[in-house]
Amino acid sequence: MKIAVGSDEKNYLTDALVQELEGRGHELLLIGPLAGTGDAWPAVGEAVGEAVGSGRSALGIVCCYTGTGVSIAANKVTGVRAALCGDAQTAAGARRWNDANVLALSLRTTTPDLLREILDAWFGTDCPASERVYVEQIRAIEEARNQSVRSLHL
Ligand SMILES: O=C[C@H](O)[C@H](O)[C@H](O)COP(=O)(O)O
Repeated sequence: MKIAVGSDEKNYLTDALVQELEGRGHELLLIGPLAGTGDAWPAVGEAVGEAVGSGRSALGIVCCYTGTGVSIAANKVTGVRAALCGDAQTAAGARRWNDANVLALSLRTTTPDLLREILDAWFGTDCPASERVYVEQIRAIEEARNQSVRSLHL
């Protein structure tokens, strides 16, 4: 699977993340300091969101110290449902109930073991048809709000 991965900092956890994802056979699009650029969390979150929202990547993973900034930035992009996950159960829930397409991680609290548990849950869980109605409601809210912004600019 093609996955966009960005962080505002490259450290042991992002190294473990890249290694883990490559080991699982994913093709990575690295963004920000992981690709050698000095972007801060707003630009990193937006760029990963853009890769997912445009369909260039099937999923995204964003990291920053808290995980909050990159998730907020990614969620500004149409079509993105970014979820900050600090444990496996939350990651499974974000996939199952929210069809989350961007996983946000905290570099402060995520240990390498926890990272593997979160990734197992994230990749091992899909959104069943029965839950898609809610994702559709999110899509409708997003579309209506984009529409009203567009009409303001006409
Ligand atoms: O939400 C923001 C993130 O947690 C950042 O990683 C945090 O603000 C640290 O940013 P800086 O590297 O600018 O100190």
